[in-house]
Amino acid sequence: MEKKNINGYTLIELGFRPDKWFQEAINHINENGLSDEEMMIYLEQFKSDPIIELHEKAVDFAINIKGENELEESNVASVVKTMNEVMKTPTVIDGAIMPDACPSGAVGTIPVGGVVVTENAIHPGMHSADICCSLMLSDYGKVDPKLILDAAHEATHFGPGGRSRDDQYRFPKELLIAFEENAFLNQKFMIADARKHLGTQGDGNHFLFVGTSKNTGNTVVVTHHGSRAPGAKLFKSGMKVAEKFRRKLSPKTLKQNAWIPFETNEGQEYWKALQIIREWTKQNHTCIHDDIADKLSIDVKDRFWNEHNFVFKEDDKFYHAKGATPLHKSFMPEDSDLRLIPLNMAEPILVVKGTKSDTNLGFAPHGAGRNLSRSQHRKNKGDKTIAEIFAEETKGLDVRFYSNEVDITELPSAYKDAKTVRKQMNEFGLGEIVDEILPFGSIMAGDWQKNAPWKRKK
Ligand SMILES: Nc1nc2c(ncn2[C@@H]2O[C@H](COP(=O)(O)O)[C@@H](O)[C@H]2O)c(=O)[nH]1
Ligand SMILES: [Mn+2]
Repeated sequence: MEKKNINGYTLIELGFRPDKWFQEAINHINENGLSDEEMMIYLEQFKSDPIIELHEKAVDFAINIKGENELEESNVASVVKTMNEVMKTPTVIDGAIMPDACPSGAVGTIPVGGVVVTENAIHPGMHSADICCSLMLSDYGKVDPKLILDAAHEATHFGPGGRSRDDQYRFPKELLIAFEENAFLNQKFMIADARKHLGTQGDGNHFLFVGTSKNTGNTVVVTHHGSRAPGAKLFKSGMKVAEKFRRKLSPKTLKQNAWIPFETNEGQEYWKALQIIREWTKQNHTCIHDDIADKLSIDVKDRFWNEHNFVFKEDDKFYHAKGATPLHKSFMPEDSDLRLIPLNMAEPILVVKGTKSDTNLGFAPHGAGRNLSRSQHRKNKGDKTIAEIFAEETKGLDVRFYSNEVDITELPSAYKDAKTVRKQMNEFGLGEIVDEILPFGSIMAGDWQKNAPWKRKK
């Protein structure tokens, strides 16, 4: 039999992309002396979808933010720059930025306060690593807020890691079954984390806030946290799968904007995993709120919640929100139409309602956003002691740090001016404020690093 002698270049000239199968195919064709016609029939099986190119021009997006001083103007310019790269991603059809937007990661990464709409594609990098970071409010009626804060302090758990075995909340059977039935979540370590992390709030700017409703005078608790280790692990697996598709389908797409096509098995399973993690996160808030009521033998009069890091589906469109509050009813069809927007520990938490427009795309801001990076904020405090800064910024409030170490990067001055955010919400049509939760006090993780066991002198 005549020995053919093709090589990798032959396959590339025929329009194939270099891949793992190349060597095996070259050997098969050469050793069997395939004719040109036979070779083309054999190569049929390796034909792949054509490469999907980036949009030549960034898709337009709505800018619902205005810089009101030099620092804010430079922040807006950086946010617009990064969005312009994100909007070149081939699946993207629309987008928006909110008044609390700030860059997060390399240029071309969706900013915090960003909304990106895609067609038939889920982009794990666009809902952020803290999948389903969310807020829940429970109304306990006319109860002394100090009693609620004390009970909450006993009930909650902040800091890295999870709860010890004797301190865990019950992991609902339905959730366990859902984890076990999902290809992304059915992992021993994932289920172990889902048990241990239930009823935990983590660290950073996650908080438990006690306040009073301006409308009713009732005492309420608002918690802010996400999906903890189970969500972080799902994000990691999602990014890995998306990267496999990116290499095959669209190598010019930035790594952070890789996507999982919704119609594939992986896409269907990832979508289901996101919904299960959402349920887990809701339970993560609920068990703390219920425990507070149990500790005081009181009832919960009202409860609602919303996530601000998630993907919402409408027909074949996927609305990715990284730090944006979903206003649109169909994004959360089974929940109340009230949404929560925190600003900082000394400002009221806003209770908001709203509808979709061409410019808000169904979203509102998710907070005030940071003014400066954490390290810059620390430097700006000059010679003042931590105790002085803390006293100044939390006057009249009962603010506690679970680790007993104040984290000054979480005090009100770390965040943008709340008035500006409220003004821009009004100016850009980003929801209507229907109530405000006036602050009484709050609990946050605090500075865990400061007295971490590995730093303590023996
Ligand atoms: N009421 C409080 N709001 C706070 C506090 N710390 C931060 N924040 C606000 O939350 C948003 C959301 O932050 P993210 O982690 O989800 O991006 C942030 O922009 C602040 O405006 C607090 O202690 N109490
Ligand atoms: Mn959050």
